[in-house]
Amino acid sequence: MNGAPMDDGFPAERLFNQGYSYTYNDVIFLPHYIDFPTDSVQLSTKLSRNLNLSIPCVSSPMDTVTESSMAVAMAALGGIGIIHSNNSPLDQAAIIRSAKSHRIPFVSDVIFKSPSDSIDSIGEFSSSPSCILVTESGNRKSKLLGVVTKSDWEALNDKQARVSDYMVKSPMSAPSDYDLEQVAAFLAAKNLEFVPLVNEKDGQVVDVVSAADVDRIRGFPKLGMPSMGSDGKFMVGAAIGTRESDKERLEQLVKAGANVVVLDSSQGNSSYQIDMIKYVKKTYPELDVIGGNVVTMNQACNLIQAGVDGLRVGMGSGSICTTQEVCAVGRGQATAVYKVSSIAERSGVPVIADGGISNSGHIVKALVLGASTVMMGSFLAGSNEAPGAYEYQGGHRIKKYRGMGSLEAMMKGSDARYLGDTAKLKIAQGVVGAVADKGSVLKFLPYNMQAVKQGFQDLGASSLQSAHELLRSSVLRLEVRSGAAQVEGGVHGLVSYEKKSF
Ligand SMILES: NC(=O)C1=CN([C@@H]2O[C@H](COP(=O)(O)OP(=O)(O)OC[C@H]3O[C@@H](n4cnc5c(N)ncnc54)[C@H](O)[C@@H]3O)[C@@H](O)[C@H]2O)C=CC1
Ligand SMILES: O=c1[nH]c(=O)c2[nH+]cn([C@@H]3O[C@H](COP(=O)(O)O)[C@@H](O)[C@H]3O)c2[nH]1
Ligand SMILES: [K+]
Repeated sequence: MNGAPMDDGFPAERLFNQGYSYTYNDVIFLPHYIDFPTDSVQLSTKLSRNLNLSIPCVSSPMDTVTESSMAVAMAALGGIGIIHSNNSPLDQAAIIRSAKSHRIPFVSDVIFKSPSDSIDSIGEFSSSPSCILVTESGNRKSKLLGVVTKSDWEALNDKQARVSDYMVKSPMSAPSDYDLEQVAAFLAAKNLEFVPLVNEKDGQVVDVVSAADVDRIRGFPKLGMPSMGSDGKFMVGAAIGTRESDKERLEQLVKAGANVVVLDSSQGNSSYQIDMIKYVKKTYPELDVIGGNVVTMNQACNLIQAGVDGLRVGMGSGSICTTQEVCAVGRGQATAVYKVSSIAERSGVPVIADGGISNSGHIVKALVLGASTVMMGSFLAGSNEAPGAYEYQGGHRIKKYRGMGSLEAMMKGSDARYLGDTAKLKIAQGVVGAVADKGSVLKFLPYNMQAVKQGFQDLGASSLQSAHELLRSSVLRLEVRSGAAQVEGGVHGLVSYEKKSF
């Protein structure tokens, strides 16, 4: 049909200026025109002014989400992990160093002994691969002398014997900068079941990789290029606060090689944060600094003027957040992402849509509404790579997931924030909970990215840039879903069903 386009649906500008705070579930995009295949959709993006990612995924700086394993997996997939700061600066720096010492998306629980130690019980062995490494000092920071496998120990008559009496001496090791294929080739050539990876510069053991690990990782779907920093190592981010003591913390993190720093506040539009942004940019001009959290254009403007390289958007939208209930402040996440992105875009500042992501559709919505990346807590918690051990609750295999503003998390590390000075009474703005076992992020994130590509294809957007252009030019149309429309959009009317996404 010729003539003017028919006025169907709402342009974003009209929809988000009606005085309602919309969440991702409230809104729905109208499909557009497809003239390219799903696989040609490009999800490469910017985390901040100077850092590029090949997938738009960031893991939250939370102590039940991002430590070394998660940061390694996220970088290997082309995203990035932000290490939480609910620990001492030295511990946080050690996590960054550990993540950066890896080249393959795998971090095992390596167990060390010194030659004079004995092994008291079978429980002392790590689960995979079942071995204990023997080094001069009994930790990873000294020369590798030997290895004891679980079966060697089981066959032992005198269980009290010193490990030096029965360990396999001078085990073969591979350089820690080997990538997955090099480790695989090494294991195959030497006919080994596992190999310790040793840093050739300082002799430290970085990891132990087994042939089974290699097979498992090879079986995961492949994504784009891993996120590598200018140091040639995995890109890793770190959270800090806005207190005077955070300046010392930052120094440790920079020394450990952090590629980007996130100022981690629920309400980022403060004199404390503005001073910290200026301090970071002045002291470490090469380091990108992400400010937040913000949900309004005014908040965003202040931080942009102070010099942020990225903005983190979301207040109270997180799955464990109670900020909106406790403080009556925040914004529906779809509205917040749209509003902040529309102002940040003018200054070339990428936006991270933080919190409230519980399916691939939410990722599509966040990105199309203007964000450059999504930050996820609960979506990634419960994975193999999240910190903590699996437990059983009501017959379900779960991992703990808690808000950083929960009483429990505050008691652990962020006390200075709440107890150290002015605030004498602790008020929780988050809860402690659990999420179901999700398996490895190396497996489920690639599937979710494929789903996101399909969403982009339906919208006729072949990249994030193209989606943002379609939105701003009002070509892309949206509507608000009524309660009934939301029910209709979900699974309904069935006696029972099984939801398997991939
Ligand atoms: N995205 C969200 O909706 C929310 C996130 N959170 C998470 O919980 C954790 C704690 O967040 P916040 O409570 O906002 O931490 P915060 O450290 O930014 O603020 C805690 C308190 O310390 C004050 N403060 C900060 N810097 C100061 C300075 N230099 N001098 C004096 N006072 C200062 C703040 O004004 C606030 O009252 C973070 O990990 C955050 O991401 C918490 C609530 C909501
Ligand atoms: O109100 C809050 N109280 C808390 O205790 C808390 N801890 C984390 N966060 C924020 O929630 C985001 C993760 O949200 P999701 O689980 O929905 O991905 C995170 O990325 C944070 O922005 C909190 N918000
Ligand atoms: K919430």
